[in-house]
Amino acid sequence: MHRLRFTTIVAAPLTVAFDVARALGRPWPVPLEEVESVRPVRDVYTLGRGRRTLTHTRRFTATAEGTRVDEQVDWDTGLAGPLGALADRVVLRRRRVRRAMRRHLDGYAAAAAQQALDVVQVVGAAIVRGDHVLVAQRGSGPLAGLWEFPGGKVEPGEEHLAALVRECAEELGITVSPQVLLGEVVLDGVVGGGVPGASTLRVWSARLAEGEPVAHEHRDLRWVGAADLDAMDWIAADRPLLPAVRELLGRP
Ligand SMILES: Nc1nc2c([nH]c(=O)n2[C@H]2C[C@H](O)[C@@H](COP(=O)(O)OP(=O)(O)OP(=O)(O)O)O2)c(=O)[nH]1
Repeated sequence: MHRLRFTTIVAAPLTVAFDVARALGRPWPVPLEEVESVRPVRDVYTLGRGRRTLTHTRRFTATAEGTRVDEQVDWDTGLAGPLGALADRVVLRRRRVRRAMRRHLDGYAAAAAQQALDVVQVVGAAIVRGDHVLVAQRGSGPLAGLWEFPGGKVEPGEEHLAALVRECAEELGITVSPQVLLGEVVLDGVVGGGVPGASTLRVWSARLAEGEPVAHEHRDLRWVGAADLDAMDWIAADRPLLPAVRELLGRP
């Protein structure tokens, strides 16, 4: 069995990184069979013919820089024979596999970044003070009454963190200083007229740099401790982010 690993950082949300990867397929001359597909975090494809096998695994992870795509290619030529001949073949195939993947990944990263421009992206801030985090209750629209992280849609051409600082200033009248990415979740349905199921929410921890939050757009604001997070009536999409927020508050 031979193995190669590849890592690519894609300037796109998880959903786009995943969907474009699937649309482009893989750089192998034969179609592979799907073994597993968990949108937007993982998929596995394989080809098994006689003693020859090829398995291609992809993992998609949200990072501060974008989506990290970790790929692993395992293959077995199934060739027995003299050791020298086998070694030659392995070297040859290894080079060929690496070259094919590199070409494929360059095109993939560019295609995903391009596609991301057409997807509405949302950023949120988990603003921490001491052992409490600020949560906000939506005042209008279909999600009115539910709790969320302050934030909003990234404008075309805007940096994510700039959008976060702008939204907090508009919604709360404060200046925040973003810290680390806590996670990214898929938003169901249509966000801002965009493609259904394509938008994601990326939540960053943040410090309050200036001002005292005032609810300019929300119905209510609350500073909440780790023990009370679960009981809030959250927008459903936000719940997977709560463990990371609890950890941030120092009480996992
Ligand atoms: N800000 C925020 N939005 C969230 C969260 N969870 C979640 O599903 N959303 C959704 C609700 C909305 O469909 C979308 C954010 O849109 P928004 O209406 O707050 O954005 P915005 O401030 O840019 O609003 P607007 O200019 O379009 O009025 O993301 C969350 O925790 N924070």
